[in-house]
Amino acid sequence: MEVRKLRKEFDDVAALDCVNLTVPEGAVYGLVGPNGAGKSTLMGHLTGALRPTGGTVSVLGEPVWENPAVKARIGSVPSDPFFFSTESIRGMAQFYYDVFADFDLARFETVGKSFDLDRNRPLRKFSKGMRKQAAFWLTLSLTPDVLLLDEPMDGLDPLVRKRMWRLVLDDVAERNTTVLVSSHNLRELEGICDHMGILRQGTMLREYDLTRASDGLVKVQVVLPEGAELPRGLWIANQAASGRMQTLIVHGDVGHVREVLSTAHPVYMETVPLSLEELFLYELGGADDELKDLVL
Ligand SMILES: Nc1ncnc2c1ncn2[C@@H]1O[C@H](COP(=O)(O)OP(=O)(O)OP(=O)(O)O)[C@@H](O)[C@H]1O
Repeated sequence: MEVRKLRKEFDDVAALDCVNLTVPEGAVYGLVGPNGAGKSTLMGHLTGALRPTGGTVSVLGEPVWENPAVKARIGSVPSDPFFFSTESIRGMAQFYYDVFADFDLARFETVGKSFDLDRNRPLRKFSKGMRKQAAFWLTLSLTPDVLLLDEPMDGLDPLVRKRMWRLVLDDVAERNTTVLVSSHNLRELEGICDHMGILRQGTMLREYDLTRASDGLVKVQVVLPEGAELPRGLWIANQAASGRMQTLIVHGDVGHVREVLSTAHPVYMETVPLSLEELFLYELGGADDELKDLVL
């Protein structure tokens, strides 16, 4: 998925302004941002439901707007899924089968094993979480190449969340599906996403490739000899101590940080992975209240 300089105006108000987004094939990309940041609007463009005011939106190498061939390869679980009011899961599956060439009945049965839902009951009688699960079931049965998930775990209990993530990640592993998932919850995305973008007030603050060592931030735990002090020459973003063990978050690359610390002859030194929360808090300055609200 590739978005360049996307602008969207609603009634002369810009919901998105100059947004760039790059989601490589087979990636699981987390899109985070506060309420009203523009996440759903961006996703609406990627499904082809919204027409850009300016800029370009491409999926699988082609513009999405008015492009049925590309749209047929996109599966979407919106934050509030739509079903025909009288239909059951079985009825919706029949509708999907009739309308979408790639709806796979065998897959519908296989994926269905992960759901504890009555396929004959009208969907309007389902709870919010059950409707969300039904949307997952039907969408995954479309065998999409691109999966768009707008706050997908909202309203799902922890066990079901785990099962849904398993389904999505299995799909990525087996079919190299490309996934874009929006969420308010960084902890939920931790360990799942390999790319990440922060959207705020209609602009993309920054995109991260989490598969690479965190550009420029290192977390290191170190125990120095009795009475020794931290050497000079470290740009420390955060420092915490538990007994003699110090946990440092330091700007710079791993090699340089370890080299400087080694001059103090540490008794113990280990670099540990940064959590997403730490990465965002320290890389984006740490003093930004809105971002703190977003990640904590
Ligand atoms: N159809 C619309 N008409 C007018 N304004 C809209 C419309 N859809 C969205 N907006 C505005 O665009 C901005 C972005 O909204 P959007 O729903 O994309 O945000 P979001 O990041 O998904 O928020 P949330 O996390 O609360 O779901 C908001 O200011 C919203 O009021």
